[in-house]
Amino acid sequence: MDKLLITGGRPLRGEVAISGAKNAALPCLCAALLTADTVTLENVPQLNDIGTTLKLLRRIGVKAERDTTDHGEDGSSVVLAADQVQALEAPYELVKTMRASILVLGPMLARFGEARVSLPGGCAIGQRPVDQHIKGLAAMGADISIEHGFVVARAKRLQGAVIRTDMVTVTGTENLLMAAVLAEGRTVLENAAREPEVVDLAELLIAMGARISGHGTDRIVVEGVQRLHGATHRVMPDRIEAGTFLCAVGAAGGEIVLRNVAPGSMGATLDKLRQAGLAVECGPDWIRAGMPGRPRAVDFRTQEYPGFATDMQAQLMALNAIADGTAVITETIFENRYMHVQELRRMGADIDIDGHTAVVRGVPRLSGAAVMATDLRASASLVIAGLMAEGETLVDRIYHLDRGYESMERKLLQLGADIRRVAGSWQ
Ligand SMILES: CC(=O)N[C@H]1[C@@H](OP(=O)(O)OP(=O)(O)OC[C@H]2O[C@@H](n3ccc(=O)[nH]c3=O)[C@H](O)[C@@H]2O)O[C@H](CO)[C@@H](O)[C@@H]1O
Ligand SMILES: C=C(OP(=O)(O)O)C(=O)O
Repeated sequence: MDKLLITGGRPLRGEVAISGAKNAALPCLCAALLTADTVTLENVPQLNDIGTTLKLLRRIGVKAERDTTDHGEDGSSVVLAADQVQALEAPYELVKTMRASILVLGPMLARFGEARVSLPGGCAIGQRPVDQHIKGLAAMGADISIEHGFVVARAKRLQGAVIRTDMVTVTGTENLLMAAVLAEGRTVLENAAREPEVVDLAELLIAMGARISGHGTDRIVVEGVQRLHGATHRVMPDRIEAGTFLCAVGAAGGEIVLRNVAPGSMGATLDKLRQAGLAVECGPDWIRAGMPGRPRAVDFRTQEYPGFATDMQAQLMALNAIADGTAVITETIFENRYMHVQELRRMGADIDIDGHTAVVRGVPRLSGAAVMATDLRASASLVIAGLMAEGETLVDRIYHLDRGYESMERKLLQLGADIRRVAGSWQ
């Protein structure tokens, strides 16, 4: 099992290109199931989750190929054609590591009238049921049940419906949106997720001929059509990867420029980092950020978009660990998303947890230690902690990191960090 070895204390300097968004690319890949024509996605990041999704789509019968660069390496475009789908099933071995695999359910059911999808895995940050996906599809007329760990669904043709989810759910909104585009009649999704990744998916679906309005608000209206056609779509930049690099420079010091970013999708993160003392300047697709001194502690609570993203909580907590003052952090989206706290404590952080609230009393410095990554963003927070800690930090179980960050250590090296990947046997 690979680990990351980081020697802390080096400020970050230079430029880095941000990859396409994992959480937008995943639903867009699944949307290719909605048509027999070719769908081309550009700016698709090279991540384990994307690889797993491509495997899953191929198992279903979708042709899915990445382009190659002039140097013979994998490129960032993926061409998909779901013209010979054979197996309307998503098996456990491909679904267990990845939450987003549930996103094949809506499209398969809408286009083929049946689907059998193993209940998904993903980051172990809470219970993460899919009851709202199921409730929504049932409201559209699907006959749907859980059998032997699989969601099994059938429908002649889905019927438009008014669906109000009990809570805001990102993949729930995406699944129901993909089901609604081929349903008969009008579907209204109330309490819909407003996340930019939902908007990105809606833009792809519209390019494929779907009739959607209200995406980006909490009420999405879909007029179902008989069929969709092919399209080419560029996946939005990863706002969480960009935010992670901003937390890294905030914690380690220095000045960096991020290219291929969408600052408009990062309002809450930028606000909090500015409060922490990060000097930030934004252009249409770039961000320049520098940290002149020690960060200031910032309180925050995670919320649905446009609030502060839960996927940024661990990284901003790492920055708060060495900030001047005390920060109160409240996690409102997931019930078990403080797994990084005990590892940060091993590095000298002073953090108490009481239910959904974490109190972080900033210490002047952290000290390097061997730590264990427990989920994707927890891993990123430990890397940030390692960059600013005194001495060596060894982050174990970085397969979590590889699920969602493209070449993180290469990008950090480019910014001057002392970081390298080591094979599992390193002591
Ligand atoms: C692949 C992807 O895009 N993952 C993101 C997506 O996850 P995901 O879509 O799984 O997260 P949701 O928005 O669905 O979850 C929000 C809350 O609703 C609950 N819930 C959700 C659905 C449901 O049927 N029943 C239910 O109870 C969840 O347990 C959670 O407490 O949004 C999360 C919240 O921004 C992010 O942290 C994840 O990175
Ligand atoms: C929680 C995340 O991913 P997933 O929903 O795929 O587990 C994440 O991207 O932070």
